[in-house]
Amino acid sequence: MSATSQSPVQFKRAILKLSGEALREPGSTDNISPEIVARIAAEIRDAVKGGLQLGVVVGGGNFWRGASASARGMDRATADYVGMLATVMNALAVQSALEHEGVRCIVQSAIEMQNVAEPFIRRKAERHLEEGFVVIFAAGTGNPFFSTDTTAALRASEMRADVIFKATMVDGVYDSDPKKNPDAKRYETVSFQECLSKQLKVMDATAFSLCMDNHIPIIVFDMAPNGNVTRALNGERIGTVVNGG
Ligand SMILES: Nc1ncnc2c1ncn2[C@@H]1O[C@H](COP(=O)(O)OP(=O)(O)O)[C@@H](O)[C@H]1O
Ligand SMILES: O=c1ccn([C@@H]2O[C@H](COP(=O)(O)OP(=O)(O)O)[C@@H](O)[C@H]2O)c(=O)[nH]1
Repeated sequence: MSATSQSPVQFKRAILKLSGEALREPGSTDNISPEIVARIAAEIRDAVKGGLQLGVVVGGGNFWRGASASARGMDRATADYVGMLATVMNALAVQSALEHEGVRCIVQSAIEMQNVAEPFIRRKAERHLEEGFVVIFAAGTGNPFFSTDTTAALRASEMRADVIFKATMVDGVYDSDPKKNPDAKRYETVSFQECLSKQLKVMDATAFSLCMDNHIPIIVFDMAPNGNVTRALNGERIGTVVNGG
């Protein structure tokens, strides 16, 4: 069954990409809102009840973005390592909230940090998924010059996930940036090719290309409304589907 049909789609294995920025309460000086993280954890709990195997990739934009620091004079690779470490903080917050909800989960970090997380080992991660653990992928790809969107595409490819859910602060993909153009139109579905050729910025080109090559659809949706994370993961048609068609 296609991810574009109107009836819910039952996915077996998925990657959820959580925006770092969306873990912050708008206007707050706290980088992480424990309340927002708790709400998302409860929504993930509801979504995995039916047996969905789930990997979570967390962003770090609520703390730091390497490209912005680099534009202000910092060495780009170092700035990116700071960004990757930021994602580890978010991952631990998500782990704690999931455990509070009774969800069995494990953090695997692409930068070794034995005291707080398992190292990322692909075969182990896949085993955890099969055993019903939610695996939280921290520290991005472990390499500078990449993003956590690309991490989601990479982990989805490695884990042979059916789909990537990009939970973000916009309710789908538009034909231009909706923050800059109030007349921007939202797509129900859009092809990878169109995203790349029109340079639609909701995900970076590396992430799009990897998903296109590995035939993994991406569903972009707004994580702010209550229940949206559960709805999306349970296959309700919300947001925009990016696929090969
Ligand atoms: N064509 C587009 N469609 C949707 N959003 C877009 C588009 N172009 C730029 N954006 C911007 O992309 C942002 C989401 O992408 P990003 O910053 O990568 O989010 P995240 O923090 O979830 O990784 C939105 O806030 C939106 O303003
Ligand atoms: O594989 C990766 C993933 C992330 N980052 C760094 O970590 C920051 C935070 O990730 P991202 O911007 O993707 O977070 P999000 O926008 O999803 O919150 C990025 O800006 C990069 O500096 C990186 O260098 N390599």
